[in-house]
Amino acid sequence: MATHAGGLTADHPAATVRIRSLVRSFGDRNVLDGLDLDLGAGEFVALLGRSGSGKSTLLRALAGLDHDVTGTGELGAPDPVAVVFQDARLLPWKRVLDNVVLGLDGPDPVARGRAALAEVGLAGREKTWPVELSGGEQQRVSLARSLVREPGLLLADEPFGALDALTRIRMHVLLRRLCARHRPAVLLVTHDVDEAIVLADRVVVLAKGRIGADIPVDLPAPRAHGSAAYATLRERLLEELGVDPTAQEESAV
Ligand SMILES: Nc1ncnc2c1ncn2[C@@H]1O[C@H](COP(=O)(O)OP(=O)(O)OP(=O)(O)O)[C@@H](O)[C@H]1O
Repeated sequence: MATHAGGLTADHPAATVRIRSLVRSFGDRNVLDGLDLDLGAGEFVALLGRSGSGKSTLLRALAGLDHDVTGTGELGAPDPVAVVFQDARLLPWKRVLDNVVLGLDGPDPVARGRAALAEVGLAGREKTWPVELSGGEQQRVSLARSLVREPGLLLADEPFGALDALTRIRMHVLLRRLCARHRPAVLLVTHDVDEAIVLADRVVVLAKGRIGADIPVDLPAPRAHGSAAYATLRERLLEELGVDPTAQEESAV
């Protein structure tokens, strides 16, 4: 099993996601090869790994979207699971509010949809068409569409990868606030070591089809880039990713 330097243990009663011996193969190649991972209820976990290491494959398995892949293993996830991708994937022929409430069960979906849009800072934009929104605004709609369903697990596959640096910082603040309020477990795939440190309670690194490192982020908020503890953790994560932190300035891998 994956080792946890702190916090959750493999059979922690509060684990809401429980993955054991997960194998996912394309042809005769095992992309995931006996992977174990737990997420606690409300826990925010960032998933790092080199390109092609299988991060999206793991997310798709958790989302139940891996129909083109063979596999074995135990995969327990709460219901419902929500997914946010790098592109917002809004239906262009539906207005913003209609995108948020599409297929939404339960009482008063329109009121809940409006409240969700207000939460992401888009009150008053309910009747707007997706094409009239910026990339950051479209991602806000995508977050509203996910969180209005009160998911037990939010899967995010590089959700801010296509946004400019300032918008990304604003989205980090928003996502932290939304997660503190709704408390889903979160598995966030990112290439950005700083994004992982700023957002996550725990960072896991995928290597050779398994969780190769599992590191709690014990830094006080707000997580300042300048602190010694931040720099040490950043260096450790870059090492886990096989990047020499002294050789280059970029944190994206
Ligand atoms: N549908 C598919 N058919 C065949 N091989 C696939 C398929 N999807 C993914 N793979 C392979 O599985 C491996 C893992 O892919 P995956 O997209 O999960 O990696 P990743 O870590 O998310 O990569 P990146 O960071 O570049 O997005 C890659 O080698 C990829 O080529």
